[in-house]
Amino acid sequence: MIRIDQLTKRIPGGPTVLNRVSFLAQPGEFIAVKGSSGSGKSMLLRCLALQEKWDAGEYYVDGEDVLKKGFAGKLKVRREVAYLEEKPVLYPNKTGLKNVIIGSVTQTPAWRRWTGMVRSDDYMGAMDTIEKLGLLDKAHQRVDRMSGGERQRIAIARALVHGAKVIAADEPVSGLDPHTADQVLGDLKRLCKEQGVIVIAVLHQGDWAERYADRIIGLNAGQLVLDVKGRRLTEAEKRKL
Ligand SMILES: Nc1ncnc2c1ncn2[C@@H]1O[C@H](COP(=O)(O)OP(=O)(O)OP(=O)(O)O)[C@@H](O)[C@H]1O
Repeated sequence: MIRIDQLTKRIPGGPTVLNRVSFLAQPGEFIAVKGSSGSGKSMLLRCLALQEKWDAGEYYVDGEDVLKKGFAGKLKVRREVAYLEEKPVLYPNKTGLKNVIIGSVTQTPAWRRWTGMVRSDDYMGAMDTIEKLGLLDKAHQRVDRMSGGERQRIAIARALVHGAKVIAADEPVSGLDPHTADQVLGDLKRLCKEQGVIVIAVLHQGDWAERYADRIIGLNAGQLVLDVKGRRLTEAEKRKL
């Protein structure tokens, strides 16, 4: 479970972009984040993944006080709370499988990224997850020859293989055609239920949030103005965003 209490983020010399945001997320929950441009959606995800410093607030992952941890403890949280960018940063000239095994800068020690050394259990674990995401036939293809949806799913597999308990996905389906977007969100939802992973995804456009999320939270000018079950939002709720 994760608990965010009164998260506040200020831009030095600038505005407060997140103002006392609080919510809980349970294992296996799919939470969509909505809010207009500039409302703080990406900043919220980046704060959860410790990509940004918190100015105030408390943050607990499985009961552990994250902000009181030292460097190594925070690095572990950055593996457990994987931040997926809109266009995932992958090694373009390596295969999907290599990307999943090697991981990102925060996921794998530098020597393993440089040597590319693969243990047989790493190989089996990666292939298993790639298969669950329906990409077995693409495992040995270079990622720069993959579609946007395939790259998204490789990034999801990579996060899971490296122990993600929370996937914080920033606009994971923006720019994808509706069929591919359905595949990516369907995979995320299934993994969330099967593996108890928490998914927090920015899904402002269209009706993706209403269709896939267990819960929808909404931001307006950095404040949490909505926290409801995943369902069609009323006109009054939409006006708050
Ligand atoms: N590094 C930064 N320096 C200054 N302002 C920033 C910085 N990062 C974010 N902001 C400001 O914080 C606010 C929230 O930004 P954020 O990227 O979280 O918005 P968003 O809701 O994700 O928007 P969009 O839907 O357009 O991506 C914006 O007003 C943005 O200009």
